[in-house]
Amino acid sequence: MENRSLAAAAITDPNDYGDEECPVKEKCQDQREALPGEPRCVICGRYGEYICDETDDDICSIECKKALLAKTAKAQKQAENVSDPVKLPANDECFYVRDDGRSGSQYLTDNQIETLRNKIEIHVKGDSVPAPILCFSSCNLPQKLEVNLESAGYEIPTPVQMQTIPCAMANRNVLVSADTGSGKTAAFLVPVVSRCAYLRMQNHSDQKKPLAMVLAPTRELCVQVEDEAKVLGKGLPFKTALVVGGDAIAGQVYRIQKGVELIVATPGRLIDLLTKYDVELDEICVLVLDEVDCMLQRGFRDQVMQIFRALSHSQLLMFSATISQEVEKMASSMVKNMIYVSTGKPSKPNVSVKQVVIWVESKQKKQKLFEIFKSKQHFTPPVVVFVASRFGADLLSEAITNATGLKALSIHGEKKMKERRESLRQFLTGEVPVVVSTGVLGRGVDLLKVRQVIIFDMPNSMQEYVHQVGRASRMGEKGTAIVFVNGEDHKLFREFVQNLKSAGAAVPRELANSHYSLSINPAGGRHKRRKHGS
Ligand SMILES: Nc1ncnc2c1ncn2[C@@H]1O[C@H](COP(=O)(O)OP(=O)(O)OP(=O)(O)O)[C@@H](O)[C@H]1O
Repeated sequence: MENRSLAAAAITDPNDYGDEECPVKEKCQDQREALPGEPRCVICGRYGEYICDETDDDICSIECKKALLAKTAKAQKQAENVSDPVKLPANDECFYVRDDGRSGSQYLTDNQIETLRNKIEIHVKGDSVPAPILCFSSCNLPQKLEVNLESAGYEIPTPVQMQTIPCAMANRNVLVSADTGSGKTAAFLVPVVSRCAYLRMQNHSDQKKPLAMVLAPTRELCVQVEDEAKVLGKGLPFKTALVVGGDAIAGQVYRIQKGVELIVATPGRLIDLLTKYDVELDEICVLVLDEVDCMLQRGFRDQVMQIFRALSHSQLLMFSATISQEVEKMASSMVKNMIYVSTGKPSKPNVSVKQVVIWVESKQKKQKLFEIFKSKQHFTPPVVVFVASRFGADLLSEAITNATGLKALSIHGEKKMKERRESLRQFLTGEVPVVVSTGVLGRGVDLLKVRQVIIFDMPNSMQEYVHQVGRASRMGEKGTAIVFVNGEDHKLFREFVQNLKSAGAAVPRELANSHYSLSINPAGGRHKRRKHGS
């Protein structure tokens, strides 16, 4: 049985991380509960401190390992008694069924492929773009991965997965723009898991240097990506390491050195780790930049480029819901022969989220928020409130509890990772109905049950706005974003009003009449006059 990490094995207080190693837990009752984002024992759900060598599953103790091995042996026996699975016939719903011999998308004509893309709103740019798939089973994935997809409830690929997976599997560099909540994570994890697993299956050497890397801007997002990677890679030669700030670095290095296929990291901590420890990255063959527009912005860009240059021979997959022309240019300058895939309405708020914009002066914002929370009609927990500052998040969460009696917590970058995980756990399990967050939860995080967000402070850009609004809907489910706006946000007015109008959302009178908004009017706009010098 392999220790998950030195640091994790050193727990003395069940809720604390220390530095020394302690013996393997015999009984599962000796193990502590898992914190959100931590591996869970596949038998009892407690903290999965160890990895079962035989099955690669997370396990908490020797007792649960025995139970797991007994269960696996039984399942194997049953499987041996079952005859070959029936092959699905090709039909309209799924005409790329594997094993059919002539069912692959390579048998569609260019016109048919074009029609298919138009139908599911997929747009592509680039040379020799592979055709979209309609079934996961058409891309020659490891059998176990197909089973894992099915167990996760991923019956058919979403549009972004349909087009991105075959491109990535063909070893192409890809830039992908697709709505929030449309399944971009699996669009890169499916090819990553598949490639890593096949490489390991072909090469039986003991050396297990990492093969793939995902970089993302926040710890929460990395935790989530790693969790999904584990679900998809279960039972395959596919291990992961999480490299984020706030957790003990020694444990992260130990895990990598034991041999992993995928590293999921925030750029800052990864560079910190690489400068202090000897980790070989020469076998990394896929680099994923999730939230690529954010990763190529000032603040992250230098670190990301440093890592990219070190891995410049690897395939590059880049994803976001908001990709500007500038990002597209930067991305295409980084790699040759890139494919650009976009689905849905790029860089626009998700159409499934109703945007309700309220003009409210800064001094009245709190009062307005409390009114919403006290109204049965308007308050639909769990709710995320987005604010501009860490201090503001702390103050507002306290004020909400004092004024409304609702439990509210804050999440932001200054809090310890342990505290952030615990707050998120309480929120996701429904113990706490309100979370006040800075941008930390704005991007990428899959807050499954959240159907309402309140944008208390407008973010600095419409891109961040699109991501924050997107937290209120997953996979096309209906949600609401209540947005407070006032004159202080005037820099965004032009773009904001355009966005609201194209979404059919009501524009408050003050916003519509502001001269900052009116400048979009080509007839009377100050921008237009100045530009043409009339
Ligand atoms: N093929 C699929 N079938 C069913 N559910 C899916 C499928 N692909 C993804 N999902 C689910 O859809 C939800 C949204 O996926 P994901 O978090 O990857 O979205 P995203 O596009 O990365 O969003 P964001 O831009 O907000 O990060 C997740 O809960 C995920 O489990």
